[in-house]
Amino acid sequence: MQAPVVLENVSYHYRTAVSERRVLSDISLVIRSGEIVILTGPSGSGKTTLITLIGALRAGQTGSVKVLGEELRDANEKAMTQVRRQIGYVFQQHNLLDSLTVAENVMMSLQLGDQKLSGKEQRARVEEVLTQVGLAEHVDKNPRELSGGQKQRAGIARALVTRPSLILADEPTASLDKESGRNVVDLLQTLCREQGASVVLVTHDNRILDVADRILHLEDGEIQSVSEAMSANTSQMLRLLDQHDPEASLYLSAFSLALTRVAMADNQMDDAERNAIREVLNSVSGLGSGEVDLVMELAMSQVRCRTALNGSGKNLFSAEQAAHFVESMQAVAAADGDVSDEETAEIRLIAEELGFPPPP
Ligand SMILES: Nc1ncnc2c1ncn2[C@@H]1O[C@H](COP(=O)(O)OP(=O)(O)OP(=O)(O)O)[C@@H](O)[C@H]1O
Repeated sequence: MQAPVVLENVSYHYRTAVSERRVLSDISLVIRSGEIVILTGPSGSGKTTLITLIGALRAGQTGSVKVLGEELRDANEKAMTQVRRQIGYVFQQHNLLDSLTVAENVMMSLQLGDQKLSGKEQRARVEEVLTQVGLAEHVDKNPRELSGGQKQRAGIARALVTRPSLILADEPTASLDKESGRNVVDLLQTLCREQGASVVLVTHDNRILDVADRILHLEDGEIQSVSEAMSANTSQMLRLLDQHDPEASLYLSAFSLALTRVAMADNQMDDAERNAIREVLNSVSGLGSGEVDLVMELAMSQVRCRTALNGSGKNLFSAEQAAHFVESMQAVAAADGDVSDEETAEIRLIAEELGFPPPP
């Protein structure tokens, strides 16, 4: 089965009379059937531009944008409209019409779609989807009478009533409190799983990232995986900390290593211990939760390595690996053009700890 979204080498520029700005750079991306993809990234990184390209709401310029089997690069308006009819859109501003009831708003979306349903079938479908989103009691109300969360759920009902195979959601939780935001994305996830629809969701809201099968991070118009983005952010932050406050940086590294060593002394770290470390590191460093997690992972891998070396470290490596290990240490020491006595001594010490033959 063909993936619903296939982008190849897509770039996009905004041109004004006086300037030109590249907003997307050579993006290639496949979104599989039934996959929930979250798109994150700083303000201005190109998320809305990308989602509107996928949504056939703007024409492509460079590269191929294939959505639901249709190439959109040079597509005419008729073809674009045909693709739009098969997509469910959920926006931050739910865009419900106040002159219609909730049910009529949802019905309108069904009537604009290309489905051949009788009036009775349409009413049944509208009722079913409004029940699914928990608005059965509010069908005849005016959108003005609904809370923010209820309006957003009505927006989801309107997007899902046509049973689209692709749903695009731009900041669907932006105007909601924590609990309503959570309910809205959980609902979106459940309904999409039931219908096997793919979802692309743009958000700044870190609290909802867990609904994603895959998270893509857009930075300066380029896509990075989340781990790339997180580790780049963390390294940058730790480097800054190192430059401005070397003592604090040392304190943080030593702190995370010490806490992790204690928690892993019995060879297991449970969630309670992990959370306790997270809280302490958060309070001493002021780093965000993603960065703290990465610092913890680094400390854990160091502790695992130490434990392996102290216990059964010797004979962990083959003769070939041992030789490569030593050569690599020597190459690193020589990289600055000078191998100091301290470096040679350290290489000998490490080789001894690992049970390698003494280096030449
Ligand atoms: N019509 C336009 N003309 C010129 N520049 C534009 C236009 N629309 C957007 N831009 C610029 O393109 C860049 C990317 O905008 P876009 O809205 O795609 O970013 P975004 O990641 O969705 O941002 P946000 O998170 O703030 O919504 C921004 O610098 C923006 O100022």
